[in-house]
Amino acid sequence: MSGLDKAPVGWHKPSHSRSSSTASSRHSRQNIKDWEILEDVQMEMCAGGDSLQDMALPGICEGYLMKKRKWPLNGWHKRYFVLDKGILKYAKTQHDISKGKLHGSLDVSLAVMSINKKSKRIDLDAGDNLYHMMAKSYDLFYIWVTKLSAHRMYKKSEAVHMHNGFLQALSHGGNVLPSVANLMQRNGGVPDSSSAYYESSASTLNEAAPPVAELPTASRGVNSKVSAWLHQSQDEYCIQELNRCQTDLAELNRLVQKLQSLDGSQPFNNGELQRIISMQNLTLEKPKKKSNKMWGHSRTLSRVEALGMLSSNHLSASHLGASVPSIPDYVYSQISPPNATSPEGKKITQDICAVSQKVHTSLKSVHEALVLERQRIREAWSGPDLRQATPQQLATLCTALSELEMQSRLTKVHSLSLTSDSSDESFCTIRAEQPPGFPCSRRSSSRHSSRRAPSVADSSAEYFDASDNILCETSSEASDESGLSGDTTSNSEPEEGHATATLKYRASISSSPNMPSAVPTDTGRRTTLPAPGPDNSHIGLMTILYNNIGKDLSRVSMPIPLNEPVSLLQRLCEELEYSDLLDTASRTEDPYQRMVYIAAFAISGYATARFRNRYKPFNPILGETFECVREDRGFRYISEQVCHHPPISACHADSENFSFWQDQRWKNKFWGKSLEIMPTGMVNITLPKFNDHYEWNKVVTCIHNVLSQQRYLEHYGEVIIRNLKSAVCTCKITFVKSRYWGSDSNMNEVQGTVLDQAGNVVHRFGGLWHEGIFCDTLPTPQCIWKPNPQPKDHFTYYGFSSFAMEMNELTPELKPLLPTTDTRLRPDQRMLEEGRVDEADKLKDDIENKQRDRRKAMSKKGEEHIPRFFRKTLDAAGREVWLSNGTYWKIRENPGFMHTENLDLW
Ligand SMILES: CC(C)CCC[C@@H](C)[C@H]1CC[C@H]2[C@@H]3CC=C4C[C@@H](O)CC[C@]4(C)[C@H]3CC[C@]12C
Repeated sequence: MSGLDKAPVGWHKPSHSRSSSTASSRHSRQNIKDWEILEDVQMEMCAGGDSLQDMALPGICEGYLMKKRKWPLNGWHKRYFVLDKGILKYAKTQHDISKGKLHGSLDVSLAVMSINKKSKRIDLDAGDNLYHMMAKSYDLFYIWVTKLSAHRMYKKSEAVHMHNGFLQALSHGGNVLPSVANLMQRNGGVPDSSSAYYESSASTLNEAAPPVAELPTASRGVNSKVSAWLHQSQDEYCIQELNRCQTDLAELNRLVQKLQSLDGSQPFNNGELQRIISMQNLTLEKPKKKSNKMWGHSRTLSRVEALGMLSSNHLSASHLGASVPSIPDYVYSQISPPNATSPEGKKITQDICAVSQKVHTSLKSVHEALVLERQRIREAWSGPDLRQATPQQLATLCTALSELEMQSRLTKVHSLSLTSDSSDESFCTIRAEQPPGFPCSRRSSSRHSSRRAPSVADSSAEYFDASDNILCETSSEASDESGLSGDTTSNSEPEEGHATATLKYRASISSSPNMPSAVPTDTGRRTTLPAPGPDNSHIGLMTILYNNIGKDLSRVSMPIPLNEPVSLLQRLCEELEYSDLLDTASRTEDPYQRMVYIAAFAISGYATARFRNRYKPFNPILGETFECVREDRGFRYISEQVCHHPPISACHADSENFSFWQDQRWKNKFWGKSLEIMPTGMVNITLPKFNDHYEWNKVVTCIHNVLSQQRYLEHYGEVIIRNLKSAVCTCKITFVKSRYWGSDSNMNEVQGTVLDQAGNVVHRFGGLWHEGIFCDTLPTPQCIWKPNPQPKDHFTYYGFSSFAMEMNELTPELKPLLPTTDTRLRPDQRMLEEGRVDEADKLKDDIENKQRDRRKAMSKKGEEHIPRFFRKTLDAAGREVWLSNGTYWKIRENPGFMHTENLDLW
């Protein structure tokens, strides 16, 4: 029997998504609520079993779908998709597919799949790849979802088989690679991405430690412990119980059908339908006149035919929208409304109740077993056994195991993130300060809770708590409703021919000499950090994310080895690394050329992100400040953490040639594997010499594969630079979303144009945000910016640039001049910098608690924190902005911060 007809797709909807909402936030919540995560119910059931053989390969599915455009940012275009053996590939037309002119492909089993029935949308997030698709009709939507689910299940069960072989090999102490290779062979030997996934796990294992067979005795001891552990664990029991549950569900299905047939309704059920859809090869387009037998499909289902096959009951929007959490549609649609009046019907109804009871009991005991298992893991984690194992082995083991768990867990995290509220209002829900009795008041020591696994008893409360502000994307979701407007997550795809232009720019940049830096290189500042960054590859981010779902990642308190010894206030200052571009701009008479330099500056701020994906900056404490005086660069900079909920960092820099300011807050969107950070504030530059005031937005930064060590950063979207004082020219910069299927040569591509008032292109420039920008329309075509070379040991030192290394330096001359709130005086960050990781960890706890206590005390007194050096006001466009109040440097000079009252933050 095929796995699919046992239990079809689970249309999962977490129950808390139905929590009541306030009028102001209902709109956004409504939209988010329309999204559901597709869980592969069947997958979990066959996880330990041997059902791969039972699982027939689902049929091919092909046809047109709308795909969100990568370029321009808005709208959709029609693309031809083919789903075969778990791989979804697409091209412009059917013809292109047949000629192998692919636009992209993705392994559907590695993606988190979310659907929106209302707008007929299907999103697949595979970490590297993010597809937003939309079907043209409900029937096509239904068919695609069914097909995708079937292929995912098939592919995943294939992967589970390999995983079991892998674990077996591990527990038998043998070298895993041959067994994985065998398994791959068994699966047809096609080196597809799922085997690549295992290969990568295996090679991580090999890189990190010698092959298990060659390990010294102590290590073999650890392996036998692993083996014993696996034997002791409850998974056998769970599998049995789940199998039983499955049988009961089949019985339930049978009874329901019987009940239905009593009523003489429903010609055939959803399960059957899904099985049919899954197994057939389907071409969802009307066959062309000269129908080609390219795919050798056994059957073609025209749209009309498909419609006829799916009764209106299956397809009506209301039905699609009415599924209930964790009850498969087909059961739900048939149970409801209960309609058994005859004695026989009553008997069946009673049986249904009894079987349901059994299912419930089974699930309950599985749940209990899992609680026990978690307890065991937790104890073991802090127990002596694991402490004796070498960190390397632990890291290896953790990577291997956690990667395998990732898929199912991600689905859950994703489901929560998609269904949570994102209104600003709830963003302001303060957890730690909640009155006692509120579910989240338990978090008073959230630092600890962030490091422990959530217990079942409190997990729902945690989720509830966290769900309040998981997705801060009200605006983009709201615009999404039409299903047609673009949101910030759209891919940015270049126009035809642009890739070639970038290749040319790239060649020109690499042949240009390194920029003769306008800044003297011997700054007299430190050139390295006191201690290397700690290894944090063994820290499981999953648990942390679980406990902090919904919080802005940049603000989540994490174990100190995940931090880099700079704060966000300092990170914003890093955007001034290439301030010489502003100096050049202020010397450039021609307004169009001037704009090119401003644009290069806007791009240059992103370069540092290239090497900075292993650690996160410190979250500034409310009231924390940071100053940076750079005589060599001719500017001085101040910043302050001005707001805690939402967290806002404001900064301002002045020089003879320019002023720079911005206040930044971020919204997050978690797609399951990648996390998008959407900054909302504007960046401002004034050039007094020309009375220019430039203003621009920031693009989206995406942390791909955020939970794994393959994490990398990408920026994409469009930046528009306007001069608020003159309409002579504007500038448009596109950070192109990369096309993963080609070579990675277009990774980090940037293109820009300077336009005159009439919209004509005056200048054109491009390149890569991590390699440089070339402008070929200047009187002498030239490379206008290149990032400074990284210090050679930068990998050891958090990936810092030289400028970043200088950021937290504290000299004896500077110390007495700083307010006590300056980041340089923050002791935990300093300790981390010095490599005193454990002490830093403890101190960070204390400092965060102190901040919480201070906030509590203030709110008790009804007081509000008032920033010291910035004031809130509205800009010309009516946006709330934070501007310097001009007091910092005055106080510093006279009477000096030493003689003023400063906040006591740590
Ligand atoms: C879990 C941890 C270890 C993963 C690492 C997270 C890192 C990569 C995240 C956390 C906070 C993020 C930063 C938050 C805000 C901004 C400002 C924006 O204008 C550019 C990107 C930038 C600078 C982000 C870069 C990526 C970042 C540093």
